[in-house]
Order: sequence, then structure tokens, then C-alpha cells
Amino acid sequence: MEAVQEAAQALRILVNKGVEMTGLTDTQLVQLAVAAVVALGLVYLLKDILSTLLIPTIKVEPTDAEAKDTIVAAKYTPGQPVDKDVVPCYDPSTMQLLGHVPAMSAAEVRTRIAKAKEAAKIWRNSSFSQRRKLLRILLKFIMDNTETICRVSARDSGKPMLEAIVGEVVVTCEKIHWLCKEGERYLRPERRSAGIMSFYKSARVEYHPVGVVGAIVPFNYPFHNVLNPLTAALFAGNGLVIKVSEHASWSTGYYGRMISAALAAAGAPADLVQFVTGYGEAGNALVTGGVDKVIFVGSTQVGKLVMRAAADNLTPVVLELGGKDAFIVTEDADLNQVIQVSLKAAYLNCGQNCAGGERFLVHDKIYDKFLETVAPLVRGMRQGNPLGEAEVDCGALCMPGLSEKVHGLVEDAVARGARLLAGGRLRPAAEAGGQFYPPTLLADVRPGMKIWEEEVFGPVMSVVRWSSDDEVVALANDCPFGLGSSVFAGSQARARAIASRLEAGMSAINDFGTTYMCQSLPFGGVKHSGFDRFAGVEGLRGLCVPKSVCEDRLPLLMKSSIPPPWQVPVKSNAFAFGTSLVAMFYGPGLIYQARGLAALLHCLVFPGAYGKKAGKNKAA
Ligand SMILES: NC(=O)c1ccc[n+]([C@@H]2O[C@H](COP(=O)([O-])OP(=O)(O)OC[C@H]3O[C@@H](n4cnc5c(N)ncnc54)[C@H](O)[C@@H]3O)[C@@H](O)[C@H]2O)c1
Repeated sequence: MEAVQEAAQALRILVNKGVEMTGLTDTQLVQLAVAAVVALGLVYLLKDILSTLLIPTIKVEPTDAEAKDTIVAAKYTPGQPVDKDVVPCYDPSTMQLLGHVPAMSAAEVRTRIAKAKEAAKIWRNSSFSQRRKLLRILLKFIMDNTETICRVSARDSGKPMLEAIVGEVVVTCEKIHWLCKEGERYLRPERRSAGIMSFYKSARVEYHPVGVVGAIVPFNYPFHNVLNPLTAALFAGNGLVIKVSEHASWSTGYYGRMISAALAAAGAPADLVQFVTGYGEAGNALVTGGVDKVIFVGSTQVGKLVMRAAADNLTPVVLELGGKDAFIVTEDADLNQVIQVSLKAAYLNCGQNCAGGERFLVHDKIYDKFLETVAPLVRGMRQGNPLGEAEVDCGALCMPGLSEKVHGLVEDAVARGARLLAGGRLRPAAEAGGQFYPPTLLADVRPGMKIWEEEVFGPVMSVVRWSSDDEVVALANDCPFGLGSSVFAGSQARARAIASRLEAGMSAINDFGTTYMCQSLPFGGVKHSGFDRFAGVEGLRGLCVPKSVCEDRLPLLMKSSIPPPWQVPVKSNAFAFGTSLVAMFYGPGLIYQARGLAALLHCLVFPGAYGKKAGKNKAA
């Protein structure tokens, strides 16, 4: 109230001053101010409209399979023999064959790297405004073609359209928005303190593009997994060679055409982004083929191979690997919120999320209630072809054989005492019409079961009972992985306290996955979830060589010169001069520093008082 009164008083004084200075009445003055605000608003609006209209529009004609919900195509059975030089592409929720992409040889991969290198030499000199232009062209295309982008992803990976918009489009737009708004700020040279002895210097870090980034990505989000490294790598001034998964390569047709058109419209070199399709050999060729940095997103097992292969050329690697995230619920958490969020954490994208909830640690006091509420919802989830007639809550698994792997983990857990409350039934793809594994709910999961240790990467919610905060922290940390985590509690402080003790790269308090929506935050894990960070400020700067630069602050007044006692031939007071400097600059407190200054002066005034006279170099 007081603040409002003070503000009103200040406004009154301002108006009176204005009346005094302009000779206008106070009503006229207020009208003038309102008119100025409206005019400014209009200018801002016009500028915004104009700049939006000036973003070049790109057109990419989709094929029938890209544009239509229903297509007629032959069925494919995984493992069916195909030419060894191609990767078969099929829709995992209908098993319809979509076509083939080349399984590239190492020589082809190297040719693509070489092309990207040439293009990157040009792009590294591009301005930030040109890079923003490229991102805005992509953003505009995404806005105008959201449905096709989602349909292509749904067809390639089996996810429902809602999950495509959330997991593919929203996060990509958030990233582009962040890069356009804040990216430049973090890539501009950054001033650093020069230290004590170099007080006359100015110091800074410059962020130079690494050159060509080699990204290897998995199948779970075919659009975002490409756009995520692409937007950051190109914004940092690099070229990109991206190896997509053999289980989701078909969409590179549409997304690749979009990227080529955007590069052309932004005036960027056509070869700046290169796709690599194929199997592990092609991925290995990318790691060993001379790229300047490798971003590997995939399983822990393959991550280790990548790191070994990168060691030969000392190519730096970022490893974004598997996860087994803890989703902790305390007895006083808001169950209304938690239940729906937990369903998304477990079943979004049919559970194929590196940072999905895998272990649901629920407090003893609400354990039964949690299960009673969640079980009927899980049983009621509709699964099927996302582009079919009916609404679905859960799509297909993208990778052949994943249903069998998930089922093996479920069976092992049940054999060791877990209770199966929903799902858990394996149906071969031929019988189910697609690679479906039902949303599954397991209660009483405990250490010792395979599902406790191994990443599921499928639609299984494993629920675990606990009764003290220390116990839940120990349970959560009893895991080889450490990617994300979520803690739900009635008190934010308690949730924060638990989260701070978790061995994980990311923690969401009373939420799930929100750290990823904050694109300024780094993404990555600890332990077998990998190391280094992708995304956020750290990830963006990680795509650059941080170059330290130091120069004279006032070159005409002061520059580095070797002090006389240290000049060749060194003088007998050289060492004493050094010790006095050390004391003067770094002495812990004024007594030491004053002593250092006195010693320095003595050294300079009475150089002959120190040791033997500097003689000629005997060897000379
Ligand atoms: N931490 C993250 O950011 C993140 C994100 C998504 C998925 N993942 C993880 O990815 C895994 C699922 O994806 P996946 O099964 O496709 O992973 P994967 O490790 O089998 O394959 C990932 C990519 O690596 C390539 N590859 C295979 N062998 C290779 C080799 N020897 N050298 C180089 N590249 C090679 C594949 O062709 C594919 O493109 C899960 O473990 C999941 O947690 C992690």
C-alpha cells in the first residue's frame, strides 16, 4: 500500500514538473503520454509484423506417405532379407514398408564429412543475424507444417500425434526460441578477470566453432533428435554430419528436404548439413572419420564403443546415454497432480525416453492408494496405430525386438515377487498388427530384480515402496544410471532436500521433465548415463573451442617487459626479486604484502647485495 502511495506521489510530482516545463495542462500532458505509449506500441507491432513477413517461406512438397494418414503399402517383417546396402524403413504401428535408405559405407561417410568441412569453413564466418535467420526460417516452416512434421514422425516411430507435438515440436521450438533470444549472448567473447600480477591486461574467452560436429542419434524422436544438434551446432557456426538410427531413417526424406530448403533460403552453404544413414559401421565411420567433436546419443553399450573409437584421433565426445530415472512421491504429495504426471513419465512415447520415469518410489503411507488409482487408468489406456481411425493413448515400440526385451524384464520381475497389475502380455507384431507392448504396471519391484538394474526403455511403470527419506535416497541412488529425476512432496523444501542428494544430472521438483523444457539448462547425466553436457549454455559452448585471449589494457602506457633482474644474463638478485614479487602480490594480508614491497625495493636499490655476481655463461 505504502509503495502504491509512493508511486502515485512520484507520478504527481512528474506531472507537475511536466506542466511547469511545457506549459500544457495536466490533462493534455496525460493525453500526450498515452499517445506516445500507443505510438511506441504500434511501432513495435509494425516492426514485429514486418520482421515476421520478411522471414523467407520455404516449401517442401510431401509425398503421399508423408501427407496422408492412410496409405496402401506392402507389409514388412523385421529380419526379412534385404539388399545389404540398404536399410528397410517401415511403420512400426502397421508394419507397412515405407521404402529404403542407403546403408552407407565408411568411404561414403568420409565423403560427407569432407563436404561438410568445406561448407563449415564458409559458415564459421557467418554473422549471428544470419544464423538467427536460418533458425527463424525453420521455425516458420515448423509453424506452417506442424501436422505433416508430426505425421512423418508418427509414421516413422509409431508415436501418437499428441506425443509428436509435445516431444518433437514443442521442445524443438523452445530450443530455437532460446537460441534466437539468448544464444548470441553466450557465444560472444566473455570478459574474465586478469588476475593480480596481470592487472594491466584484459582477459577474455572467445568461442570459436569447433568445425564439423558429428552427431549420432537414436530412434525415439526422429524430428527432435535431428533438429536438436542441428540448431545448436549451426548456431555456434559449425557444420553437422548426423547419423540417424537405422530404426527411424525414413523421416530424413522429409526433414532433409526441409533442412536443404532452409539452408538455401538463409544463404548458407548447401553442404553444411549431411545425413548419414546405415548401421553401426556407418556410425563408427563418423566417429573415426575426422569430425571435430562427436555428440553421441544412444545406449550405454554403444557409447563405450564410440568412446573407444574416438580415442584413436583424440576426438572429443559427449555421451548422452541411457537412464533409469527415479520418480519419488512422498506421503504428503498432491496425488491429483502426481497420478497424471506419473502416467506421462512412464508411458509417453511408449516409454522410449532416456529421461523417462522408470522407478516410481512411492511412500508406504500412500502406496496402496497410488496403485489403486493408477491401475485402472493404465488398464484403460488405448493402444494402436496413431494414424488410424481411433484415438490412442499409447503407440508402438519403434525398435524390432524391443517388446521381447521388455517382456523378459517383466517376466523376471514377476518371477521374483513383483505383482503385475496391468499389461504384461506379449503379442507378436504379426498378430498385433504392429510392434505393440501394452502399458504395464508392476508393484513391489525391489533391488535384485533385473528390472531394477536394467533400462527398460518401454511402457512399464515399476512401483517401489519406501518409508523414510534416507531410505528413498539410498534406493534411488542404488542404480548404475543417473540421468534425470523427479521428486514430489507436499513441502517444496523437503522435495528439494531429497533431490539435492540424488546422483543424477537433472532434478525436477514437483514436476517431471521440466528441466528439458528450460532450454537454458544443460542436459546430461552421471555414472552410466554418460558425461559432459548437451543443450543449454554449457552444451552450446561445448560446440565451440573456448579460446583464451589476453592483451594489454592500455598498450601505450604499459606492456609486458622482462624486468631487469630477469633479463638474460640473469642477475644475482633475480631469485630475491621473484620472492619479493610473490609476497607483494599474493601475501595473505597487508603484513606480507608490505614486506614483499620492502624486499622488492631493496632488491632494486641494492642489487649487489644478493648472492654471487652474475657471471658469463661458462659454457659460452
Ligand atoms: N541421454 C540421452 O540424451 C538419450 C536420449 C535418447 C535416447 N537415449 C538412449 O538411447 C538408447 C536407445 O536408442 P538406440 O537403441 O537407438 O541406441 P543405440 O546405442 O543402439 O544406437 C544409437 C545410434 O548409434 C548408432 N550405432 C550403433 N553402433 C554404433 C557404433 N559402433 N559406432 C557408432 N554408432 C553406432 C546406431 O546406428 C544409432 O544411430 C537408450 O539407451 C536411451 O536411453 C539417450
